[in-house]
Amino acid sequence: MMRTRPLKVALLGCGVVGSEVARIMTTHADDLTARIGAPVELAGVAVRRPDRVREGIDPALVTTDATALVKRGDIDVVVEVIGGIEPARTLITTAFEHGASVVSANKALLAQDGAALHAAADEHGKDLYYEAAVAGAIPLIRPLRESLAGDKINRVMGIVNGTTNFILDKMDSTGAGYQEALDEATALGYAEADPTADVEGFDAAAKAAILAGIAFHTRVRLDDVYREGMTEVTAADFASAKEMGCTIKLLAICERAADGASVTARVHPAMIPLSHPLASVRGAYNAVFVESDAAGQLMFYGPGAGGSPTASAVLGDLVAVCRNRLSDATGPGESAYAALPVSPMGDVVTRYHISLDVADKPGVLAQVATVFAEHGVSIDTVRQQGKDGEASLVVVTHRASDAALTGTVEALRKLDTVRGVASIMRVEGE
Ligand SMILES: NC(=O)c1ccc[n+]([C@@H]2O[C@H](COP(=O)([O-])OP(=O)(O)OC[C@H]3O[C@@H](n4cnc5c(N)ncnc54)[C@H](O)[C@@H]3O)[C@@H](O)[C@H]2O)c1
Ligand SMILES: N[C@@H](CCO)C(=O)O
Ligand code: NA
Repeated sequence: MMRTRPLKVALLGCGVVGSEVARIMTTHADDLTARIGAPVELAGVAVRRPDRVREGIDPALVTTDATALVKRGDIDVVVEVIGGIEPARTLITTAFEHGASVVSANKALLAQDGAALHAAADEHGKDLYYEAAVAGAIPLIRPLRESLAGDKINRVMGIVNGTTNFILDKMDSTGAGYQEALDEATALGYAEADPTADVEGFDAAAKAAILAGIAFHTRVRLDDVYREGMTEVTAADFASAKEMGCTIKLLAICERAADGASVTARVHPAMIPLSHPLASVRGAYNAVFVESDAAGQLMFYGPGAGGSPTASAVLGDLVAVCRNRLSDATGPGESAYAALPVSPMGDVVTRYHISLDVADKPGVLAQVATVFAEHGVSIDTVRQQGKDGEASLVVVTHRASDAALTGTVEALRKLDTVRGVASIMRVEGE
C-alpha cells in the first residue's frame, strides 16, 4: 500500500556527487516513489557556498548549517557526500542520534572509523549504507555483504581507483612516462588538482580496508593496509612487463591466508598477465575480481567514479534504506564476528620481478643466484642483457614471502657486482 507522507532526505554536500543525487531524485521521483512505496522528498541541502546557483534545487532548501539540518528530527535519511573526516563524522553520528539513517560515499571516513559509525547506527537502530564508497557505481558492497553471505570469500583483488588506472593505461598504450600521463589525466579532469590520495594509493587503501572487512567478517582499518603508490612506475617497467606478456595495474588485494587463520590487505602496483580479466580494464574504469569457495571466480566491472555513476550507487542505497524505514527494519550492519588477525606485509606470499644492474663478468649470475637460494627464494626465470661491461639482469621468482624477498634484496645490494636494484615489482594473477 502506498504511503502518502513522504520520507524526508537531507543532502549534505552538493558537489560532483551531491548535485547528481539531487538531480536524479527529481527526475526519477515517480519511479522512486513506486519502488519505495512512499514519496521521497528533498527536505534540505547543506552547502558551503549558498550563493552558487544550483539548477533544479529550490533555494529555500539550501542551508549552510548542516548541524541544524541533521538535528531537525523529521529527517528520515541523511545523505553525506561532503567527504573527509570532519565534520562528516560528527554529522553522521548526530544524524543517528536524531533518528535518521545514513547513506554515505565517504571511503576515507569509513576506512578509518567504520566500526564506531556502525556501532552508533546499531545503538540507535538505524542504517548505515555506503555502496558508493567503493568502486562508485559498481555493485560490490551489497553483493559481498548479502548475495555472497552464504559463501566463504578467500580473495578480493581489484582495480579500485580510476585516476591511477587511467594513468597506467596511458603509459602502457603510448609509452608515456608517469608525469606526462598524469598531466593528461589532470587536463581531462580525471585527476584532482592534488592527486596525492589517488597516486600514492591512499584512496585505494581505504577501499581495500572496507572490502577486506566485509569479505572476511573482520575489522580492517586503513592503518592495517600495506600501501605503495604508483609514482615510481616507469616506462622501462612497462617494457619489462610487455616482454613477460604482462601489463601493470595498481591493485588492491585482500586475501585470506592459506591456513585460514589470518588475512592481509595491500595496495601496490603489480604486473598481471594480459590473459587475466583485470588486464583488459582500460581508462578510468574499475573492476574487482572475487574468489570464493562455492561461487568460484566472479568479476564486477564498471565506472568507479564520476558524479552520475556514484550517484547511482547512492540512490540505490537510498531506496534500500527508505524501504527499511517503511517496514520498521534495518539492513545488515557490521559483521566482524570472525575477528581474524591482519598479518603484516612480510607474511604475504607472491611472485616478484626484479631488475638488477650488474657487472658483466664471470660468476656474477652464480653469485646472484646464491643469494636468492640462501633466502629460500626460488628463481623461475633469469634474463640477461649485456651492454659495455655492465648487464641488466631480470629475475622472476616463484612464490615467496615478502619478508624473504626483502632479505634477498638487502643482501643483493651488498654485493660489489650488483650496481643497483632498478626495480622490484610483484607479479599477481597467475
Ligand atoms: N567524485 C567521485 O567520483 C566520487 C566517487 C566515489 C565516492 N566519492 C565520494 O563522495 C564524496 C563527495 O565527493 P565529490 O566528488 O562530490 O566532492 P566535491 O568536493 O565535489 O563535493 C563536496 C561538497 O561538499 C561541500 N562541503 C564541504 N564541507 C561542507 C560542509 N561542512 N557543509 C556543507 N557542504 C560542505 C563542498 O563545498 C563541496 O561542494 C567524497 O566522500 C568522495 O570520496 C566521490
Ligand atoms: N579519485 C577516485 C574517485 C572514486 O573514488 C578515483 O579516481 O577512482
Ligand atoms: Na560501489
